[in-house]
Amino acid sequence: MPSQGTLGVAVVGTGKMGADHARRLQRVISGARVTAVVDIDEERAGALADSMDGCRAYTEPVAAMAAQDVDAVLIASPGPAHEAALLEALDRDLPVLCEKPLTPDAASALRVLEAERRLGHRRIQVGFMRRYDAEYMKLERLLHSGRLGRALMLHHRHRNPSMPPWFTNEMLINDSVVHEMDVTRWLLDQEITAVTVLKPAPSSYAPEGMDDPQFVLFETESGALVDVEIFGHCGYGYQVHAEAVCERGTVRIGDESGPRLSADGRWGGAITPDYLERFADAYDRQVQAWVDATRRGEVTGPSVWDGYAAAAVCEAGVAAQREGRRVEVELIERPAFYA
Ligand SMILES: NC(=O)C1=CN([C@@H]2O[C@H](COP(=O)(O)OP(=O)(O)OC[C@H]3O[C@@H](n4cnc5c(N)ncnc54)[C@H](O)[C@@H]3O)[C@@H](O)[C@H]2O)C=CC1
Ligand SMILES: O=C1[C@@H](O)[C@H](O)[C@@H](O)[C@H](O)[C@H]1O
Repeated sequence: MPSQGTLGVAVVGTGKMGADHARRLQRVISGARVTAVVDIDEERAGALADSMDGCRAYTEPVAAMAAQDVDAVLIASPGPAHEAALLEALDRDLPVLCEKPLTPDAASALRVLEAERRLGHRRIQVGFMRRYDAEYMKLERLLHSGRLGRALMLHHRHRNPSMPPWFTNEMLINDSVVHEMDVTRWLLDQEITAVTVLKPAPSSYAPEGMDDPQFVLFETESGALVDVEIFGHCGYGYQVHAEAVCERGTVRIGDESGPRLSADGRWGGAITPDYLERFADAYDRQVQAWVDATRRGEVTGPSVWDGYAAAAVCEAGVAAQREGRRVEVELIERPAFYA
């Protein structure tokens, strides 16, 4: 039940995304306020709490979730820490917005799925924010309108200027391509059945041990083919493009949409430096939709099933990347609970 008419939110993880979501909850969207922040780094949590009135810092998610003024939880700790926080929130029947990935592998995602089913109602939304991006939303509506006929292929490009030093080869799949796994399932309204990963000769800017860029191929239930270029160190900016090739037309999103300057015999525009800028509106829309639904007592948006299905595709993707072969995706039958 929201306290003082607004939703009291505990933000778990106060790094790059957690701090940005806390700012958004406090200053950008309506109907919520941050009443708790949690981080194993006490100093970091304390500094963020000090910047917001009525917010307390904790080092344990359990302690924050037990607080009287916490009605809901936003999880933005690293993927391997999600399962414990999710299970704790489900035990307390608290609504959750959990940053992607739901969990880092299919077995742990299944444990969360089973716990939510045992609870008997949905409580968790997964932070696949591209579903809230204006361009992706238009693409989804167009594909589902049937106007262009059946989608035959999707081409995705996902370029980051650079990755943090601790980023691994597997994370290019689990942390980055996981977004394309989710939007592919959502845009085509079907599951991904197999994954193949091809690797060109790496960029000389790729860190030691990382094959960068990579070319990832998905097969889907209807026989559509989907390719993803994932480039972690393109050096020049953050770009996310998608193009759908359909029976009666093609549609492409993600071309830079900011002001296009024509001057001095040239034309052009800026490229966003990072996902925080490129997807700023999508994060705002996602968090506002979560707060609104939660205050109505509903759960909308990407579900634990979506998080589990993406985790299963990631697992196949990482095996395909490691073993250099096509790997089929193993999924349990979709429970009616997530129909
Ligand atoms: N939707 C999107 O576009 C993006 C999503 N993410 C996701 O957001 C999450 C966080 O990523 P970043 O903010 O980039 O990481 P980060 O490393 O900047 O921050 C993570 C924070 O969590 C804290 N932490 C670690 N274990 C914890 C635990 N057990 N309990 C509480 N706090 C803990 C760390 O001390 C750190 O302050 C990840 O799941 C990541 O995949 C990250 C970037 C973009
Ligand atoms: O989720 C994200 C990061 O974790 C990931 O590292 C980036 O590649 C993605 O573009 C971003 O949206």
